[in-house]
Amino acid sequence: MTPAAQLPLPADWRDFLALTKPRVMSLVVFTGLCGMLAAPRAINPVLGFVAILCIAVGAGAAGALNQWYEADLDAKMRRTSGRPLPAGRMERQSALHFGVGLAVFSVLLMGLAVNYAAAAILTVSILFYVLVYTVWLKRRTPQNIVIGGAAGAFPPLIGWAAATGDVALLPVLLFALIFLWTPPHFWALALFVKTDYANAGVPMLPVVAGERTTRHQIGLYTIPMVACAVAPWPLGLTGAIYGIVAVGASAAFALFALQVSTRSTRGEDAMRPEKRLFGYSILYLFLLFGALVADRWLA
Ligand code: HEM
Ligand SMILES: CC(C)=CCC/C(C)=C/CC/C(C)=C/COP(=O)(O)OP(=O)(O)O
Repeated sequence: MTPAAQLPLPADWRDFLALTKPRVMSLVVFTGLCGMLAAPRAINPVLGFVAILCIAVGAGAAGALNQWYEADLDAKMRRTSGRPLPAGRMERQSALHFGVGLAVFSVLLMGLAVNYAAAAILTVSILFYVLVYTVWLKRRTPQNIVIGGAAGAFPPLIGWAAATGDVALLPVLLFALIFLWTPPHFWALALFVKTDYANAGVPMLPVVAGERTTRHQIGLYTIPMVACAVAPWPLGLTGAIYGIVAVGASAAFALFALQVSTRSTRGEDAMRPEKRLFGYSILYLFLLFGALVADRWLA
């Protein structure tokens, strides 16, 4: 071993933060917080803060373990090659210890300070993202994100369970909404970073089944997703504030998804429909979950 190889890699706090995928985590935390605030029983604010911290730390742990496991893949894709592991700024061992440490900390704290139901669902989401999505499905099947995407749909259930110790129809519908939202969210992005996935040998739908099928599937998933988004209103689980925002925001989503699914040619312009749909997919969840809380607290 050369002396240079023995030097510790220069990872700093920014690299550890990057391991937690903070931007994705922001929406995970927001949906968890809104699930908690939409629950019929108000949680003690300190416990509520602890629960949200646990969701954030648990999601960060999952992100770190995902990057620990797939540093080889990340190195092959332009979008991910600058991450701390593929860029050679951090030892793999450090990422593993960091991820396991955060996961254990978040689940134990949730169980001891909040309740066992929330801790159990948090455990399932971390395991789902790391084992089911990252280790098992991602490199094997284009259905990887459909099944594995369930991991990211759990936070509203966790937030609700933190407040009530239980689950109910509304958070289950919110789970179904994010579950059905994930394919249009991700496949819209996959359409414009397709070559990255092809180069890395990841069997994402546009790589394996082609653009036409992917566009068609985006349209298909949008229909039940919109139904789940709007359903809480006619079912009497929310009021008109949520209902009106859900109808309006879902109509826009359906329009963008229609533009993606009917597009037959490819272009390089910045506003390709899939780029618009991907960007809007993130705003859409922020709008819906924000409206849910406004409806509960202002109506
Ligand atoms: C298996 C399911 C999912 C897959 C494969 C997926 C994939 C991706 C990818 C590849 C990006 C690109 C940007 C990046 O590298 O940060 C992204 C962005 C993003 N995703 Fe997802 N996603 C999934 C589910 C979710 C869920 C459940 C949420 C939250 C509820 C979410 C929230 C976001 C957000 C907020 C961004 C934008 C981040 C930024 O500004 O860069 N995603 N997603
Ligand atoms: C509460 C809790 C534990 C939630 C964790 C689940 C979570 C963060 C889900 C989001 C899913 C996600 C970021 C997928 C990214 O796909 P990828 O890993 O294939 O993306 P990449 O190509 O950018 O690495």
